[in-house]
Amino acid sequence: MASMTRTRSGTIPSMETSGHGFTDNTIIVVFGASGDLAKKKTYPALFGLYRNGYLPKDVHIIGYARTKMDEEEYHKRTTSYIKNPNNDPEVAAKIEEFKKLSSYVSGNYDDNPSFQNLARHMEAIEKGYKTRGVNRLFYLALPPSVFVPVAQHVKVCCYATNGTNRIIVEKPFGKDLQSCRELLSSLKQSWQEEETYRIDHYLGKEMVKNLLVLRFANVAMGAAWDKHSISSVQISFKEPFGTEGRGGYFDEFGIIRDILQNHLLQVLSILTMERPVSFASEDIRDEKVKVLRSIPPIKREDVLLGQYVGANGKPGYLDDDTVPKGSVCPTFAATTLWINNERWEGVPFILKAGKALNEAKVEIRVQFKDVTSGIFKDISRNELVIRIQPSEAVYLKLNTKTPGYAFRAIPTEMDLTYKRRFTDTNIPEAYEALILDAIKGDHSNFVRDDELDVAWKIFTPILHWIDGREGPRPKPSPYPYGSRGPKELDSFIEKLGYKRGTGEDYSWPTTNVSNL
Ligand SMILES: NC(=O)C1=CN([C@@H]2O[C@H](COP(=O)(O)OP(=O)(O)OC[C@H]3O[C@@H](n4cnc5c(N)ncnc54)[C@H](OP(=O)(O)O)[C@@H]3O)[C@@H](O)[C@H]2O)C=CC1
Ligand SMILES: O=C1O[C@H](COP(=O)(O)O)[C@@H](O)[C@H](O)[C@H]1O
Repeated sequence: MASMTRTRSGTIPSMETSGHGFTDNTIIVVFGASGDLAKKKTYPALFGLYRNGYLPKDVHIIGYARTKMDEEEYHKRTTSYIKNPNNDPEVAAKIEEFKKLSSYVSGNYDDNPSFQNLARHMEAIEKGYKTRGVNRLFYLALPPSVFVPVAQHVKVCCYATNGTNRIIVEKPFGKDLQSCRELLSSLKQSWQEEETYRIDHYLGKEMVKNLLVLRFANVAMGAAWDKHSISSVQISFKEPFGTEGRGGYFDEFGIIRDILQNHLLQVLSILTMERPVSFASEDIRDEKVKVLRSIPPIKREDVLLGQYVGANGKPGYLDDDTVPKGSVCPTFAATTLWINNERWEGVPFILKAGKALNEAKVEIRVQFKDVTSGIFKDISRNELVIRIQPSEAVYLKLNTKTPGYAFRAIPTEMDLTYKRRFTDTNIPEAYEALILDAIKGDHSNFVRDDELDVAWKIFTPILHWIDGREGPRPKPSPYPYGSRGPKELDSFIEKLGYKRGTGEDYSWPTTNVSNL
């Protein structure tokens, strides 16, 4: 049953759960505890949940990896990214408490004795439980090459027969349609769909979750949400740093598999799906799959690829020691997708992502059509911008009469910057929100198997072309580290009808009218 959350302005039925919430007797095992993701995201998220009282009572966290390290080293690593900028003694004390509920086991990813050792460690902890029934949550913060052996060994050696088991699997789920299907079917041999949580952490981001409310709780928004009003949509991901040390992983996958095929496509599906029957996870995911099925595979002419080169004292992609010599792996990609349904026919959806760009920003930019010509000349288009990060915001660029004697229009904006509007809110990190969902048994913000299938169908043909399976590999266009991307980017977007604002007139957040 969906429960209701009372808010001052309305009620939102919370997502339906497909299993019971873990409230006590819980062990969380983090596989790959020595790694980058564990250090930067998983443990800080677990700490955030612990600090705010969201972890089950008497929870225990076990880190597992091959690296041999003592508990001191383990605690040092796993708390190194937990923020306490002002050395707040209360936070420091919480960090010490957090360390006490966590232990480390070293072992391999492919042999029974290692997993049996882990099972014994769990059983020793569970002996202290006062009530019957245990909950085990296994988090695979691992490279995809070991997903299957780990999932299988966990099932054979560590699966609780007297309780509930859940497994969280990280992206990327395969490299193309075929390998994804193989991966899914191997995992399904040991884990039921209901027990499996495929994480795409963009689904845990506040502004991505907000899309459901922005779109479906606002009549004004719904009325303009189609090909009649919207000219184009851009979903952009910009990171100001390169692969730095992650080149080995990155070169095997490239920017399309790293960001576009999963994170940005998930955003696109929520932005364009029809209204779900309810907020129940299957209703939402049914609608996402439906819209994705209306997107044909991307054509080569709808792709722009780039690779960063050294500039401003920063190394190029090929200067990274972990990158194979002469690699043509794209670190930037822009692709245009088309949705062949009644609502969206003819509207270009541009997904673009790049490493080593000029800023850190993820945003959705919905550009509306020109107003009917006649009374206005050279007037800016309306644009709705949903900034996912940093500094969550929604702003709508709209034309206003210049205040004062003059009668002319200038572009301004209605601005909902979260920091200013919600002064006392703590927005959880994406991983906090998603781990909490898995603890509660809520699948809504996790990826269903059929979503993956359609997502890979859209991208597989261009990925095979980029991988060189169909002839010579396309050469990405070079762009300097710290720039906006390849020089062809502006024309790529403009040819799809995107109009930059009237430029000089527009200044955000304030405009000095006397300068106009
Ligand atoms: N890093 C990030 O910011 C993000 C990562 N992800 C996803 O999370 C997963 C893990 O990423 P990340 O932590 O960066 O990866 P790492 O390369 O840091 O790998 C994690 C751990 O796995 C073990 N490992 C590494 N390579 C191998 C291998 N070839 N065979 C067996 N074990 C290996 C290592 O532990 P040991 O040797 O001690 O066993 C390592 O510490 C990936 O699927 C990635 O796509 C998703 C979002 C963000
Ligand atoms: O999945 C990934 O995401 C991160 C970016 O995550 P964000 O939450 O900081 O936006 C990216 O750096 C990494 O390459 C990719 O694997």
